[in-house]
Amino acid sequence: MKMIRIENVSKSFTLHNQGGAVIPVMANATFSVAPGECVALTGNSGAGKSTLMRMIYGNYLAASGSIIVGDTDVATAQPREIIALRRHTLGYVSQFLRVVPRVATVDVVAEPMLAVGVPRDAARARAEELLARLNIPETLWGLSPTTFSGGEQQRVNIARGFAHRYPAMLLDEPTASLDATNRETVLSLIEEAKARGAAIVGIFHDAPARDRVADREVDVSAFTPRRAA
Ligand SMILES: Nc1ncnc2c1ncn2[C@@H]1O[C@H](COP(=O)(O)OP(=O)(O)OP(=O)(O)O)[C@@H](O)[C@H]1O
Repeated sequence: MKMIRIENVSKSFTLHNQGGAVIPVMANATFSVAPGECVALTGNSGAGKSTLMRMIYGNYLAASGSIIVGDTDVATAQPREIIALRRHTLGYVSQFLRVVPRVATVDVVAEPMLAVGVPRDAARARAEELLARLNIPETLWGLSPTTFSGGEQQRVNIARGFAHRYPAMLLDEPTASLDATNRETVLSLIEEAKARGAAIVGIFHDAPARDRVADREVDVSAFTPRRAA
């Protein structure tokens, strides 16, 4: 059983402000990820790692091919199916928090759990446990993260990303710019997610982190189309 299956995915960008030039960036991308497995996307800058992650999350539309996550084909799904997929099945941890003004940090972290029906007390307890593990001082839990430092916001974002136990996760440089202690915590969170059966696709410029958590590497430059001269 595969949790994530990418088959023959192609993508090109149309530059409407440059005469409608069409730039093919990916052709026939194919790989899959089993529950409990972590696949690291590698390849040079510009190879298409971020583009592939955005297509899996449904932010970019694939030109062709299929992107199966659980029982949804993201390549052809309706917007409401994508919303349901993101709520229940597919988590995404980027490097940056999209701060919602005036919402307390503990509620920012608890929100994905409340959205899937976790009782408020249990959601708060797990939110607090994650904030503590990521060394966010308790004095900050009741405040909005709007004014937090860059590193604090990043750690709140990671706590939020790991709060609901998603069966599939996308990680975009989850350890970038963390200190050694917090980096270690994030690597443990990834290992715990794998141990409970999460299928993970990640971009890790931190090579030792990648070697530790990734079971396999997929070199995205193998999917770079031959460009017409
Ligand atoms: N929105 C867009 N419009 C036009 N071209 C784009 C767009 N997004 C990405 N590209 C192009 O697609 C190619 C792949 O970019 P992408 O960001 O996926 O690479 P990457 O492997 O993630 O690189 P990096 O390691 O530098 O982050 C690049 O040539 C880039 O210019």
